[in-house]
Order: sequence, then structure tokens, then C-alpha cells
Amino acid sequence: MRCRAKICGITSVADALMVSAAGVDAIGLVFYPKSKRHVDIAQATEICRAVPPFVTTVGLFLDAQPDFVRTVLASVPLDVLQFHGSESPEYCRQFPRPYMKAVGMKGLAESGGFTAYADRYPDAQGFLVDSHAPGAAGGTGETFDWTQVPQDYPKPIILAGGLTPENVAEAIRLSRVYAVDVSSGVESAPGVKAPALVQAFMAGMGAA
Ligand SMILES: O=C(O)c1ccccc1NCC(=O)[C@H](O)[C@H](O)COP(=O)(O)O
Repeated sequence: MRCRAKICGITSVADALMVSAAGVDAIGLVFYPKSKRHVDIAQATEICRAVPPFVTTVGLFLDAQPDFVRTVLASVPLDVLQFHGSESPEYCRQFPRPYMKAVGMKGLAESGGFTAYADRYPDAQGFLVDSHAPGAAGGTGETFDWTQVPQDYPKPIILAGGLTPENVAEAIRLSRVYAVDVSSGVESAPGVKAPALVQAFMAGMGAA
């Protein structure tokens, strides 16, 4: 099965169209106010309405108030939610959308490991493994040991954290994941995606 690609931290219609034309399967919109890639409801609505069919729109939240998530969902046509903080299983399942749970892999082995963490979220659509410590914010731009990515978990695994055009093929070869997720590795500035880096990233995936 081919490895899918999500590009996170899209902040403009132009970038959404550019990465869609490059062949990505999903775009991520960051609704975390402290992020340099944060979008507001008006921007996000415009972006989601502009993306072509069959490109999945993912809303990233980090320990947001439930009412804020509901307010976003009332206006922005998101397909999937991504919870990147310390959200509980009960929190994640309360919204009328499928969700992915981000898992901070740093130090996770000492606190029970991936399977124990993921099993708490039986209704998650998949798990995004990122390089941050549990409880810390993600989007660090750092990699982690890809041999630690679970190989036999019965849900899709999305690999994130410090991926670049140069390392994505090796990351896919070592981890055999369902999808990869990249943000800073294809940027010219925070929140601004560089067409040449996006194309090189997609080509790098093809070399895996
Ligand atoms: O992008 C952010 O600013 C951000 C802030 C807080 C939590 C998560 C954030 N981003 C997550 C992502 O963009 C991706 O899911 C992933 O972590 C990849 O990021 P990168 O390492 O920059 O490729």
C-alpha cells in the first residue's frame, strides 16, 4: 500500500491549492492560538472551501475548550479532528467527526509505551506519532527514533516530527507507516509552504 501524505500548518488558500496539486492526501489547519501557524475561523473556512475533492481537511487542536471546537465545526467544513494535547478519550469522542490522537513518543516507553496509551482511545481513527514528550506541545520540527514506531498496531499510524525531503524515504523504510505528516520541513517561513520543498518531499516519498 502506498504511504499517504498530510501537510500540516496550511495558512492560505494558495498553499492549500499548491500542496493539493503536488498530490497530498490531507492538509492540516492549526487551531492552537500559540502556534505560528494558527488560522482563524474565517481563514480556515476559506481554505477548506477551496481544496479539491478527495483532499481531507484536518483540524488540529491542543487542549482546546470543547465549546471552541464546536464553534469551529459549526463554520469550518473539516473532515477529521487531530488532538495534539492531553485530551482524554472521553473528550475526543464527544465531537461529531472522526479523530486522530497525537502521541508524544519522547519518554513514552517509561510511562507504559505506545500500545497502553493508544488502547485507551478505541474509537480513534488513527494515531499520529510525533517527537514531543507526552503533555508537551508538538510541532517541534525534531525527529525521534523511527525504529520505535509500532509495527503491528491494528490502526493506521501517521509518522510526524522533523520530516524533510531528505529523510522521508528513510523514515518510511524504517517505520512502514500508513502516512507521513510534515510541516516545518517544507516551509520557507513558519506557515508558508515552499513549492520546491513540497515537490521534493513528494518525490522523496516515491523513493521509499
Ligand atoms: O505546527 C505547530 O505550530 C504546532 C503547534 C502545537 C502542536 C502541534 C503543532 N503542529 C503539529 C504538526 O504540524 C504536525 O502534526 C507534526 O507535528 C509535524 O511537525 P514538523 O515536525 O514541523 O514537521
